[in-house]
Amino acid sequence: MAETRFAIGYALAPKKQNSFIQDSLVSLAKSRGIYLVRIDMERSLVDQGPFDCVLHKLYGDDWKRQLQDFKVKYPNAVILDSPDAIERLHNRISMLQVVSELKIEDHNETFGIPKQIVIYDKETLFDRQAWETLKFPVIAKPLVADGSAKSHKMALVFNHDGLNQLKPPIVLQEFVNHGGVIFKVYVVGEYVKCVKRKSLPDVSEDKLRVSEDLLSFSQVSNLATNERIDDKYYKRMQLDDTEMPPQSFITDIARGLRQAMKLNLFNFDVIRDSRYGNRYLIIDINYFPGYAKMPGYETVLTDFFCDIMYKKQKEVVNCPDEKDCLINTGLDRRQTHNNDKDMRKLISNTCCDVDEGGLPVSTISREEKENSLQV
Ligand SMILES: Nc1ncnc2c1ncn2[C@@H]1O[C@H](COP(=O)(O)OP(=O)(O)OP(=O)(O)O)[C@@H](O)[C@H]1O
Ligand SMILES: O=P(O)(O)O[C@H]1[C@H](OP(=O)(O)O)[C@@H](OP(=O)(O)O)[C@@H](O)[C@@H](O)[C@@H]1OP(=O)(O)O
Ligand SMILES: [Mg+2]
Ligand SMILES: [Mg+2]
Repeated sequence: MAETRFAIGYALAPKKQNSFIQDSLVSLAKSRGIYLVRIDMERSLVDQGPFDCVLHKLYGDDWKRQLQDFKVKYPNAVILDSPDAIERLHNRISMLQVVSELKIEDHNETFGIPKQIVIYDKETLFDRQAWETLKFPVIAKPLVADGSAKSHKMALVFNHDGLNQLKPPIVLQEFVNHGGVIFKVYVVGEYVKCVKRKSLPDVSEDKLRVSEDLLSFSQVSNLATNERIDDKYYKRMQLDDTEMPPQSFITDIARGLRQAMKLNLFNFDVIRDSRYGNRYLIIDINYFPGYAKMPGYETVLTDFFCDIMYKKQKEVVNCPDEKDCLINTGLDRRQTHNNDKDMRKLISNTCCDVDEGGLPVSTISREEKENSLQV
């Protein structure tokens, strides 16, 4: 059992709580001193805890205000992640804008986003000039990506007649043939994991001519909550032979996105443009995705929580004004601190080390972590 304890409060919708807060995660985290505590949404956040960290995926102004109030009361608690940073992902245009800002040196692969336009009203939908740069088929996606079932409802539109059935505001994105496989890249702090998922099949010119006007679908690449990505899944979906994108290329994009968005917990969907073979397109970015489907999610998430918490602890020991950094939140402090030295040793809510993008960095080795505990 770890000697230092940290309390991480989580505020998640019931479906997310069921999939993410599994016994296997809770017990592994606990064995390493991380206590995952449910935040009661019936009560106000400031009246609960104290927490060293708040982990959340909730929407709305009321929740944002609650986090702000919590931050005022506990200025040094870590909020995973900042609501302002998450907000960018609630709109499918701002979501992908960040991709165009990335600068990555790679001589063999290129990346970008599909051609797309935003349509706010019916009038513009039928104004051919507005979107003459796009070629059929296109995917119509709701502009808002707020986690509602509606925000996942898409349509593959094969011709102009199909447009009649669309309800703006929407994003129209060129459908790019990609061999029916999507790459989902999970990011947890500095950890990056790319997996393959089944996607929409390619649309040939012939199919385009004879198909219906429109095909509706929702979360085609999603898995059932209890499914994990493993060799069995790849076999069943015949994804064994699909080559992965180069790991270093994917890691560079993930790091770039993390820095630019100031987010720790997200995934992004990438497709490989069949016309080129070395061109990759980012089509979707999701905050706090279904991590439980990721291989070894318990270890990855526990490592991440520990890194963030121990890094903060180490910082306070080296912080000349550490007294100003102290707030009474962690479990240990309530239970076991005896003197000033112990207090410093156990402190968690302090000024945390951040990188250029303002993100907590988790660069400490196991040895350093151990040293930081031996004050
Ligand atoms: N531009 C595109 N070209 C080809 N296929 C696409 C494109 N955009 C989306 N798709 C397919 O449609 C699926 C759903 O699109 P998208 O990922 O944008 O929706 P979502 O509802 O936000 O998904 P998620 O469940 O990952 O949040 C993708 O997983 C992929 O299979
Ligand atoms: O349903 P899961 O837990 O797997 O997670 C899905 C998650 O739903 P949840 O957050 O409500 O759970 C979705 O979030 P919203 O857009 O709806 O906010 C979105 O991120 C999907 O991409 C996730 O699936 P994944 O891409 O990881 O397979
Ligand atoms: Mg997606
Ligand atoms: Mg999405």
